[in-house]
Amino acid sequence: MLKILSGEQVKALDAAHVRVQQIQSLQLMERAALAFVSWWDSQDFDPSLPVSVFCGSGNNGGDGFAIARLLSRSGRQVSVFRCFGESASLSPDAAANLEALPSDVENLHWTEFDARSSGVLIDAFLGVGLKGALRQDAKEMVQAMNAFVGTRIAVDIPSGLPADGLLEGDCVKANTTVTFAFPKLSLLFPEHAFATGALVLADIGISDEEYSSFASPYFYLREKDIKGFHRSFHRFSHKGDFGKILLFAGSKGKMGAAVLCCKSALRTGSGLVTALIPEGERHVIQSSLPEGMCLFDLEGDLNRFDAIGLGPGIGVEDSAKMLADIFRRYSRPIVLDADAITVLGQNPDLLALIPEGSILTPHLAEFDRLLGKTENHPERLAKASAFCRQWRLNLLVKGANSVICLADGRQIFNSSGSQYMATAGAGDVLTGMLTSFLGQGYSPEQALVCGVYQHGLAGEIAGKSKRRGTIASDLVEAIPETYLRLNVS
Ligand SMILES: NC(=O)C1=CN([C@@H]2O[C@H](COP(=O)(O)OP(=O)(O)OC[C@H]3O[C@@H](n4cnc5c(N)ncnc54)[C@H](OP(=O)(O)O)[C@@H]3O)[C@@H](O)[C@H]2O)[C@@H](O)CC1
Ligand SMILES: [K+]
Repeated sequence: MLKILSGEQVKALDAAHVRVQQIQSLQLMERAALAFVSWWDSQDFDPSLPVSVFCGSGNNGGDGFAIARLLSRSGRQVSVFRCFGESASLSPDAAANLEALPSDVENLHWTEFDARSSGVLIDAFLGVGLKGALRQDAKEMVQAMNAFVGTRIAVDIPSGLPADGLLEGDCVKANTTVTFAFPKLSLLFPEHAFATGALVLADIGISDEEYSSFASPYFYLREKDIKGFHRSFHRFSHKGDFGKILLFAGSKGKMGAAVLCCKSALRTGSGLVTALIPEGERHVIQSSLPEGMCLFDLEGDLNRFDAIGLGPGIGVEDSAKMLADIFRRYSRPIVLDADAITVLGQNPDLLALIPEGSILTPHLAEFDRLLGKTENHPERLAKASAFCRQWRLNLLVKGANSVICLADGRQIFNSSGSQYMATAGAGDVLTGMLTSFLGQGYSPEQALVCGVYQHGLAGEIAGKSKRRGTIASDLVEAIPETYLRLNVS
C-alpha cells in the first residue's frame, strides 16, 4: 500500500529519494513532467488544440515549464503564462526549466491570458508548497484560470487547495488532477470533488520502501496491492475451507437485501451460505438462490459459523435484542451494516458487546446516526479513528474513495469504484463479500482490503457496459471477473 504523506513531508521524501538514488532534484522534476506527459499521451487530446501552461515560481511551476517543453516536441502550440513578477526569485529547478524552454513555446505574463481562448489549460501555479491563505494577486490568477472555458488540468494539486486540510477560499477547479507519487490527502475529500475532478496517480519512481521512515496513518490502496492480501487455496481444499457463513438479512418486503447479500457471498467464494430470515419469506431465497440455505431462528451454537454478517434489510424495530443475543453468543468478528448500524446508534450500550475486530460499514447518513452529526471529512476521519481505537472495531466510511478505518488507527483510502455504483443494494453486496472473506479465514484487515477493492472493481466492470443502468445484481455478476483481473485463483 502506498503511504499518503503530508504536504510538509514531500520535501523530505524528495530529498531522501534524490540522496538514495544519487540523482539531481532536477532529474526528479523531469520524471514528474515525463509522467504527466505519458498520461497526456494516453488521452485523446486533439493535437490542434493550443495548450496554455500557468507556471508559478516554485517547483510546481518548474514542473509546468518542463511539461511545456515536452508537449511542444509533438508540434502542438504551447504557451506558458508566468504567474510571478520580474523580481521574483524562482526555485533553482524552476529557473533551470524556464531557461530550457525552446523558442517555439510562447512565454507570456498571466495578465496576457485570454480566458475565451480554446484548448487545454495546465495549472502548474501552486503545488504542495502553498502556505496559508492565497494572497490577493494569487486569487486573481486562480480566478483567471477558472474563467477559462476549456479543459483545466492540475499538476499535482489544484492551485490554492491545501495538501492536507479543508479549502477555505478559492482554488483552481480542475477537470483532472495528475498527482505525483501519492495522492495528497485533500484530493480524497468529497468536499473537494469540484476542484479535483478525475484523479490520476502518476508514478515518479519512488518505491514503497522509501516511505517507510515517514510516519503517517493514511494509505492508498492500489490494484497491485490486492493480490498480497489474498489467501491461497490448494487443490485438496473442500467447501469447508471456503467457510460456512450466516447472513442475517432481509425482512418482509425487503427480501431482496437477503438475496443480494447471499448471492454476493457465494460469488465471492463462500462454501456454504445460510440466510437467517422470517420463515414466511423462505420461498424467496429457495426459489431465487438454490445454492443458499435458510434458518428461521437462532438455535444451537453460533460458533459453528465461520463468519456472521448482519443488517441489510432487517428493520430496526425488534432487532436490538436479537443483535445483543448474537454478540453474546458469537466470539469472532462480525460484519455489521445498514439497519444494524442504525440500531447501534439508538442503543450505544450494545457497542461494548460487539466481538473485537468486527467490521461496521456505515454510509455517510448511518455514520452520523452512529457517531453524531459530522460537518466534514477531516472531522469524520478523526471521529472514526477515535471510535475504532476505543471499541477495538474496524469501520468502513463508504463513498467515493471509501476509507477503511482500522482498530489500530490506520486509515486506508480505496482507489477502485465508479459513480454508477450509487444504486440500491450495492451495500448489501459488500456485506456479502466481507462476510464471505471472513468466513474464508481472512483477518478483518484482509477481508476489508480485498472486499472493498473488489467491490469497487466489480462496479467498474459492470459500469463499463451498463453505465447508469448498473444495478446491484450486476455487481454480483461481475465479482468472478474481479478475480480474473487480479489474477487471483
Ligand atoms: N515528490 C514530489 O511530490 C515532487 C514534487 N514536485 C513538485 O514540487 C511541488 C512543490 O514545490 P515547492 O515546494 O517548491 O512549492 P510550490 O508548490 O511550487 O509552491 C511554492 C510557491 O507558492 C508560493 N506561495 C506559497 N504560499 C502562497 C500563498 N499563500 N499565496 C500565494 N503564493 C504562495 C510561493 O511564493 P513565495 O511565497 O515564495 O513568494 C512559491 O512561488 C509539488 O507540488 C510538485 O508539483 C516535483 O517537481 C518533483 C517531485
Ligand atoms: K497546481
